[in-house]
Amino acid sequence: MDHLFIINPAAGKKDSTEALERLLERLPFPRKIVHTAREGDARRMTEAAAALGKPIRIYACGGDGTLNEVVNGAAGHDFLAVTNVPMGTGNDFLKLFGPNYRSIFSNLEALAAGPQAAFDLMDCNGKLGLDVICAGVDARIAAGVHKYKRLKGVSGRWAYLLSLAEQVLVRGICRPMTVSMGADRWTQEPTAILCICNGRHYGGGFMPVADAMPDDGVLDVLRVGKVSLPTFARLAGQYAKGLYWKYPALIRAYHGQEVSFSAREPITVVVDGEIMRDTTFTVRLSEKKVNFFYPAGASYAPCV
Ligand SMILES: Nc1ncnc2c1ncn2[C@@H]1O[C@H](COP(=O)(O)OP(=O)(O)OP(=O)(O)O)[C@@H](O)[C@H]1O
Repeated sequence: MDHLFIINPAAGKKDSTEALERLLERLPFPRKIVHTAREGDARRMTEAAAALGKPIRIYACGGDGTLNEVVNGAAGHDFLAVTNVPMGTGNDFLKLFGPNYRSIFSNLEALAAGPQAAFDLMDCNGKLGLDVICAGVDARIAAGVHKYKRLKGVSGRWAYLLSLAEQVLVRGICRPMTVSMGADRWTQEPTAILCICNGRHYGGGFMPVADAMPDDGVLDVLRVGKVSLPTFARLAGQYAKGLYWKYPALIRAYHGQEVSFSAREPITVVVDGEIMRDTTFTVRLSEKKVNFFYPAGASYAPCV
């Protein structure tokens, strides 16, 4: 079995490449190490590995963005398996494996020898997502964080607070959107949140569907319609804890394989932390899967 480590030196609050390379030097098996230089490299490197047509374990060393690129390159190739060495800011996908995910997935020997499972993927207008796709005010806040972080002297926390204030207080929570999911259809109705889960965590601390499973062939979708600012504020904490089922009048849930949505103005959609913009989207369970490996003993079963 070959092992390929794809390191994104730009991931995380500070570059932890050196610390990782010290760990890699101590590994008792041969491995190939490559570094990304720009966006898209991790996907291209994975596609090049796939073209060899032989079994390889690929380690996306970075955050959710790096993992997403590797997943897009490896999807549908049975002979490949991928994992995530947590070097990112959020590493939201790995939170599926419980609160100790950082130490668990930093044990590279255990990771290399671990089991693998075929995980579902979401196809969003051709881009694949492994974790969570969102298209409401949550997506606009996430996109705003990227914008504010580029400003000199603005920390990650301040970027989040500025973006939250801009989207919730200044621009308003809802946008008119046509949404179809299962038997439900809303036509150009105010929509606050639309969230599609294969994994469980996104946005740093949100876990909308606490028992979402990445290998059950089901996408767990939540839609929040028109809400006032006080209701939104009251609901946010409950939504973050996966308690959507307590609020059936406000939050509609759908567990299925496809959701489509559109609007007259471009919609900001965030796929595993990466931003897309378009007026029409279809998100469906992809025919492709990806093998994901993890250390023996680690579990992605829900804690609820
Ligand atoms: N050498 C590089 N320089 C700049 N950007 C890069 C480089 N290599 C990859 N990237 C881009 O860096 C971005 C951020 O990576 P990633 O999402 O893995 O880290 P993060 O944002 O710190 O973590 P998380 O998404 O988990 O919060 C990705 O969109 C990726 O395409």
